[in-house]
Amino acid sequence: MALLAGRTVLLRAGVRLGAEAATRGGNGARRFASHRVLVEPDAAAGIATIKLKNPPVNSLSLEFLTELIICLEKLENDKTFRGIILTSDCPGIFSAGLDLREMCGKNPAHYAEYWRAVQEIWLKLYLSNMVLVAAINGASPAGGCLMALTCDYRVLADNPRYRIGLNETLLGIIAPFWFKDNLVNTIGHRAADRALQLGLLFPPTEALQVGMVDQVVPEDQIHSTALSVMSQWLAIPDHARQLTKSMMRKATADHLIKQREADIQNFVSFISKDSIQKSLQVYLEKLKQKKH
Ligand SMILES: CCCCCCCCCCCC/C=C/CC(=O)SCCNC(=O)CCNC(=O)[C@H](O)C(C)(C)COP(=O)(O)OP(=O)(O)OC[C@H]1O[C@@H](n2cnc3c(N)ncnc32)[C@H](O)[C@@H]1OP(=O)(O)O
Repeated sequence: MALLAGRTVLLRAGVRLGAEAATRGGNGARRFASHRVLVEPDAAAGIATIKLKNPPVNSLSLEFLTELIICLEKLENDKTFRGIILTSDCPGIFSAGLDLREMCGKNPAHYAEYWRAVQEIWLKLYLSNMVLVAAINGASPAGGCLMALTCDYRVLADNPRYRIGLNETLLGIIAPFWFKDNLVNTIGHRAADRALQLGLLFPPTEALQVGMVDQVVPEDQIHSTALSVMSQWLAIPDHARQLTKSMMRKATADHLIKQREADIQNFVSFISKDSIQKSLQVYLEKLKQKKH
């Protein structure tokens, strides 16, 4: 049933899907992988585990986003799968969020193309018909947090270094309204107001308290917990769960869909400002110097 999916992917023609491969797994399910998105299918259970693999920090570059969008489309259209577990293959990092290099020193056409891909991945994840469980096995700032927020359930590994939140203000940038909407829907208006203004990154105990994640478990139990949560969600008849999900999320998604082009223009003019470029460059430089 395709209640929510079926929108067109509007992306640059000719983006390479890297060394995409489709083979048959031991259980007969198609296993497909690209350079940076690993898919481990369990056809018998109807579950695919997506492992993000864009080292060192799973930053969401245009190419990585494009591979992820294509992967999600394939899974959405394959009736074998009813659920996705979203996790990382990079030790200690779920995702560092948007790739700052895509937002620095490029031209307006590039910024527009990049932002369209960011919107698209959010819409694909947020409106997926499948059950999405995030198994957050590492740090998850900004866009990394947003990906987790699109999921139906979030399990975070219990490690104080694995902080999660929308920290955009710390970079001198602003979380767009649809990031904010997704956060408000998850933790409520007052907590989101404070978290967004202060750019808070929550360690696991606080993330659980504020409702940013649903469960915190020891790191070695993250996958088994995600599987057990998934089986609970998959016990609900698909049509009832999907219609309910649509009812809960449609207004938030429509808010962006109705003003997608204006949102792209806002992003391009904001990110092109000299002052914003300067802030992002300083932030990137600080990240690089941290090691030395
Ligand atoms: C009314 C007006 C309306 C206007 C509306 C306009 C709205 C538009 C506003 C724009 C919104 C844009 C939204 C952006 C959301 C984002 O996602 S921005 C990205 C935010 N991400 C971060 O802040 C994370 C930064 N990274 C880290 O904190 C750490 O790297 C880590 C905790 C993830 C991992 O730490 P560690 O394991 O110690 O690795 P590092 O040594 O720090 O990093 C390794 C390597 O990766 C590079 N890197 C890290 N993060 C990124 C990134 N996000 N993008 C690109 N590159 C990254 C880092 O520089 C290191 O590189 P080198 O090895 O030194 O080359």
